Amino acid sequence: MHASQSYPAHAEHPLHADLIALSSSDGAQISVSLHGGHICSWRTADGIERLFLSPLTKWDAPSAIRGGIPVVFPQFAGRGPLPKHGFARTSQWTLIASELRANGEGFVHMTMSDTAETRSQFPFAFKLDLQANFAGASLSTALLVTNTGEQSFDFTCALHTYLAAEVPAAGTPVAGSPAAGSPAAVPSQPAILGLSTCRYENSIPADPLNFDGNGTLHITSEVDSIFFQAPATVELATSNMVMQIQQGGFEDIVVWNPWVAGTEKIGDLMPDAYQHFVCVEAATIEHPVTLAPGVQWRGHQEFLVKPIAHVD
Ligand SMILES: O=P(O)(O)OC[C@H]1O[C@@H](O)[C@H](O)[C@@H](O)[C@@H]1O
Repeated sequence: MHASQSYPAHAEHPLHADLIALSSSDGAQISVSLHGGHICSWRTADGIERLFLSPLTKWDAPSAIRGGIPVVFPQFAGRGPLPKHGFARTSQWTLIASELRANGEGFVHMTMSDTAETRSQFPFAFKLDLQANFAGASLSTALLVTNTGEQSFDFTCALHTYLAAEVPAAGTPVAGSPAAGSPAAVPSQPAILGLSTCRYENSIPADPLNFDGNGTLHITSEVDSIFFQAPATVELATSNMVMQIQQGGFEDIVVWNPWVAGTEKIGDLMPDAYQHFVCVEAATIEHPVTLAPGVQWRGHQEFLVKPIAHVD
């Protein structure tokens, strides 16, 4: 559908004018949207964009922003009666703070509460808070869910993070494959370390996950998998960086790349978009959280980019 369009270099495609941009004292930056309480862009202090954001994003409600860090609440995917991934990502949020802290970090805090519209789908009183701290090569995000009503409720949720990662096109000989030439001449696929011992559910049963003998998951075809009771730390390795990803509060991790056929089915992605991101989502799916009145739940996901020369 969009075959005549080429994918703009990420640094070149303009962010929407309504985004709120803020910087840390060392020059790291994020941009957020109150549509969805959404982190749309994160640049480390070296100026490199670390999140994928589709240039075909529709910025208006009722669409969700395609890329960045969508907030999934109170339902993950189609696992319940609500619209896919719930309503938080398409709701209007309010800015509580957007500031440079005394320690030099940038800090942003957005919130949303139940409305007549959310209560028509999910008849509970709640408050969500999305907070982010960033500086240098790191970003910390936290989702807080507070039960502000008088009845308990259950929810599933995720921070559906689209990490910018160059993925060789389908059919390209990649490092380590028999068709590859000299190692220097061929690209390497993104790989995720740390998930090999997890029980998982693979939504693409015809296409088994590509774990190598060392337990590293290579992104070489469509991946849409939930890893249950995931470890607190995993790593995403690409040809030019290693990103350490930590989480707490969230029990599960989802890895998603729609590859060629999946991308074609998504109207706000260009045909080659699968070559530009891997989603590593901090999620709670298998065991919904039951939140009693007055109680708050907190889940968090943190990212630290390590220069390739400093990989442990
Ligand atoms: O297109 P959406 O609604 O943003 O969902 C994108 C993807 O989100 C992932 O979390 C799911 O595991 C995938 O199955 C889904 O396709």
